[in-house]
Amino acid sequence: MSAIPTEQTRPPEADARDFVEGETQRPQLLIAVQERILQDPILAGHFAGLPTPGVPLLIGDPFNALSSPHQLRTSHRLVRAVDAFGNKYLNQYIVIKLLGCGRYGKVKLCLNAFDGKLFAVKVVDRKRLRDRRFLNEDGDSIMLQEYVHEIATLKKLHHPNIVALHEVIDDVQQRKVYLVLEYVEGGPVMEDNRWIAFPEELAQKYFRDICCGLDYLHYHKVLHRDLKPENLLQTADGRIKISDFGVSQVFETTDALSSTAGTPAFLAPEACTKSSFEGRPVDVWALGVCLYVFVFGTLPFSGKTIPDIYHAIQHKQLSFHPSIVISKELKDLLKLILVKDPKIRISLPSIMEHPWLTLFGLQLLIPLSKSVHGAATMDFSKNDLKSAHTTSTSGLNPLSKVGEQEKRFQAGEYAKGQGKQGNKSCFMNCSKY
Ligand SMILES: Nc1ncnc2c1ncn2[C@@H]1O[C@H](COP(=O)(O)OP(=O)(O)OP(=O)(O)O)[C@@H](O)[C@H]1O
Repeated sequence: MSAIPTEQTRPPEADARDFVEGETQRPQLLIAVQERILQDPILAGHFAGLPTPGVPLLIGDPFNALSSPHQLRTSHRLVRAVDAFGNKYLNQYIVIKLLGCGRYGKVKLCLNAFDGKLFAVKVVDRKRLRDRRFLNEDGDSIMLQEYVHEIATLKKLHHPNIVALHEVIDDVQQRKVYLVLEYVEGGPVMEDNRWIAFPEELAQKYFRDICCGLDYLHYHKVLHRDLKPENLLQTADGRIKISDFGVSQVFETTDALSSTAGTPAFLAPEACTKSSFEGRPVDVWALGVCLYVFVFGTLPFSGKTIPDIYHAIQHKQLSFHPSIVISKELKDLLKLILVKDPKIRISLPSIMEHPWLTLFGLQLLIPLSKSVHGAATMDFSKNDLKSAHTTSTSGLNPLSKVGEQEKRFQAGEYAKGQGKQGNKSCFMNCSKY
């Protein structure tokens, strides 16, 4: 352990830098973190089941069987702590740095002290959910049955082109929800307002990934509802993962929607009006807008105000930038996707069979609905629903304020809400503007 700088010589900020910069150093630093937890009697008290101080910890080993990462995901304990060195903990997650801010809150890079893996933790203010179905009339935060079902669904989604939701921590007292997400190193494939057109070949590679991810979502009856380049994250090896299910909607028997969500410029024509519409074609339209932005670096339909944007989406004819030359197959695909009438708009399975995507049949993409093997359908046990999220009934308290006494957290329970029940549920279903 001599290679690890001591706590006295290493300021807390240096920890954060080491974690993100030195992939190879991470195992060593993780040992340091684990040692630090062990050495700190207050902190250690919050991590029940820690091995005896002094026992060396192996990288990747959970602290013990009781606190294996799997079981932690389903635990009902919540501890927020700050150690003597200023490192902030949220349960076993050590906050490293801010990754970015979205409409619903901040996204922080965190290190899971148990397995050394990095996660992106999205902190959502539950006030944002007011007016929705997840708060009762007194404004109390409660987890409705349908919301819990939705979280359970999202947690079961595992696909190489989908950002996995690892854990949901519900902090009732502080009115915050923490979404522990898979960390995608490359960040958004295109940054907000900094769109630079990709070469067609690269756009094609990205688009294939996005189609596979969206096909998987739709197959599992999940609508994204906010597809845009900022929600398409890039892995270190150049793959694309769809993120931000902030407005996703799980649909049971029909995918009809009656509320608009997402970002105006990516809204389908039918979603610009208030009437009800089908969800899958709306995602397909947004997919087409993303593809257009990938190859032209601009929106197909834009305007100075939101009504202008809506007007352009509904009435303006699709046109292609004269300065950027694209293949006629790509033009054909864009024309098939960006069709105003959702009834005649191309479907996602047909997009996946379009010659531009398959390179004229050389690289087939098989939609899950047509695959011989299909994909496992989702079944939910009672336990899946019960353990959908980690709840605190006592709130998160900085350890420094907790004192010597070990704070006890009761097993969380989600309250069955009295609110509107139905076979559809929205997960933070809010319009952007
Ligand atoms: N899983 C992740 N891995 C890495 N970085 C992420 C991840 N999720 C989000 N980020 C970063 O955090 C920023 C904010 O993300 P967030 O999802 O809150 O907002 P957004 O998608 O940019 O906008 P909005 O939610 O308002 O539509 C992103 O731009 C991205 O840089």
